Amino acid sequence: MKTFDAIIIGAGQAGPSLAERLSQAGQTVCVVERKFFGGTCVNTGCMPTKALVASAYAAHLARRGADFGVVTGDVRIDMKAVAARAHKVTTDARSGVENWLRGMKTVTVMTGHARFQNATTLQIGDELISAPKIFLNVGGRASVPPVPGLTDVPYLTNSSIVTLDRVPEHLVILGGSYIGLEFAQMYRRFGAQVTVVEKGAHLVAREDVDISEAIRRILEDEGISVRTGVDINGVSHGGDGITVRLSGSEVTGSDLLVATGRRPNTDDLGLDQTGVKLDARGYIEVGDDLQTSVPGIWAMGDCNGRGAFTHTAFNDFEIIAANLLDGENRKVSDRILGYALYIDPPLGRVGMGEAEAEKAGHRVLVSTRPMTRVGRAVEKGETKGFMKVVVDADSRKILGAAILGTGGDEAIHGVLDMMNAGVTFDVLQWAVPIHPTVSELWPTVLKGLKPA
Ligand SMILES: Cc1cc2nc3c(=O)[nH]c(=O)nc-3n(C[C@H](O)[C@H](O)[C@H](O)COP(=O)(O)OP(=O)(O)OC[C@H]3O[C@@H](n4cnc5c(N)ncnc54)[C@H](O)[C@@H]3O)c2cc1C
Ligand SMILES: NC(=O)c1ccc[n+]([C@@H]2O[C@H](COP(=O)([O-])OP(=O)(O)OC[C@H]3O[C@@H](n4cnc5c(N)ncnc54)[C@H](O)[C@@H]3O)[C@@H](O)[C@H]2O)c1
Repeated sequence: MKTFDAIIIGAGQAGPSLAERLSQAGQTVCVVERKFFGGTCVNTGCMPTKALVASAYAAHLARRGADFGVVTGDVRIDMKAVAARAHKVTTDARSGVENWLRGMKTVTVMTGHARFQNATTLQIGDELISAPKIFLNVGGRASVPPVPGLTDVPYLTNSSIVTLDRVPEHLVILGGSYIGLEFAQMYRRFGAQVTVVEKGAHLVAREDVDISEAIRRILEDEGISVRTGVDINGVSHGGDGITVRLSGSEVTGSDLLVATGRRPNTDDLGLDQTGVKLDARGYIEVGDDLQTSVPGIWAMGDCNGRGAFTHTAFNDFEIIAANLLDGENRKVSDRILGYALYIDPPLGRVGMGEAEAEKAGHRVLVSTRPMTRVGRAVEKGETKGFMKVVVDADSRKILGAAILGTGGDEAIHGVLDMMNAGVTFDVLQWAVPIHPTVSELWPTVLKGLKPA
């Protein structure tokens, strides 16, 4: 048995950075990865999808050439080249993570599936390794809903669709949230017919209804068919393709993408040998310092259910490193959540939505502004969407904001930083932002605050 000061299971978005910090502190570390270095984000998530989104945007802009006085010919998609570009973005990053890890002094890299034997010992193939500190960064995978017939048809998930080098004739997508909508718009722009089937009443259900309805209009304007509030009764495969049976109707496509959420990779870790507690959905229960129910075992990233983004996984690493190595007392509950949905225009979000703020009991002030009244958007010819801010009338603190609009993924950070600074909205109202930008409208939007 080999022993180390620390073992990290999974080379996702938190593990490698933690390995580097522990190594710099002189500790011996073993990092175990069973598949691709870099995990979901690098291999089947953010990086390939955002590379594909970039190709789809280029196609869209090329088709709109005349709007800008640019003469283009027939726009065609070379899907093999599109896929090769995304693949290179992924493989460059993947090998970057692996080389980085292998170059760390005092870090041993093992490949294979790790499984607990007890709370301090893991088995990888025929080898046993042990450490007093174990960090789990095992991530998650696509969850497949129990729809009758689904497992008998050839469906795609995020893992298989990112390597597709052909354009489906008609892509039917189960699930109208992040994954479903990013692929829906991208494949529509690559030339596929696309139908999104969402069982909930609204797309991206966690957003305010005005945002979700605006997203729906943006997608429908591009020719994407959106079906919400439908029961999915079954799936079958025949000569015409794959048929999804809905309440009262059906839709048949050439390909089916399942984008109905994720599940944590905690079912095959041997956690029952450790006493580490899981919640009802299989996520590892952690305290505010990310330690599990067993002292000496921590869980970071998607597997702990406290975040589902690359930046939340990375922040988990930062919290653990700060507390263990820098004498700090950082907490997950102090995190203000921001995120973006990478359709075009993107949705940049931070904090609470209006409905969530009201539900939480705040006396809410709200202001919105359409992108048609944002100079930067008009100049760029990208005027879909709107900006929205939600403020607490009593404390004058910003509770949350959204920009569904061009540059929204970047411009939201002005508000995100204000919220982290803990200041009232007056500070942002008196800032002097750069012209012409989307961000420059925040002081104006704040002047329009009214009771919700
Ligand atoms: C299609 C898609 C698009 C996304 N886009 C974005 C985006 O734009 N922005 C964003 O912030 N987030 C995005 N996400 C979410 C983001 O990818 C995840 O939140 C992030 O990757 C989580 O990182 P992690 O470190 O928790 O786990 P992961 O990155 O999943 O890494 C876990 C690693 O652990 C390994 N592993 C698991 N079990 C074992 C075991 N027993 N032994 C050894 N190794 C093991 C796995 O092989 C994997 O490499 C996207 C996700 C998907 C699916
Ligand atoms: N831009 C980003 O940051 C980004 C992009 C992609 C994915 N992600 C991450 O990946 C995670 C998973 O994304 P996701 O979109 O798969 O999941 P999600 O949990 O956000 O949404 C799943 C959707 O599928 C619907 N659904 C569930 N069962 C269904 C069924 N049988 N038929 C039809 N619809 C059904 C749900 O109502 C829900 O709207 C997210 O939590 C997110 O954190 C992030």
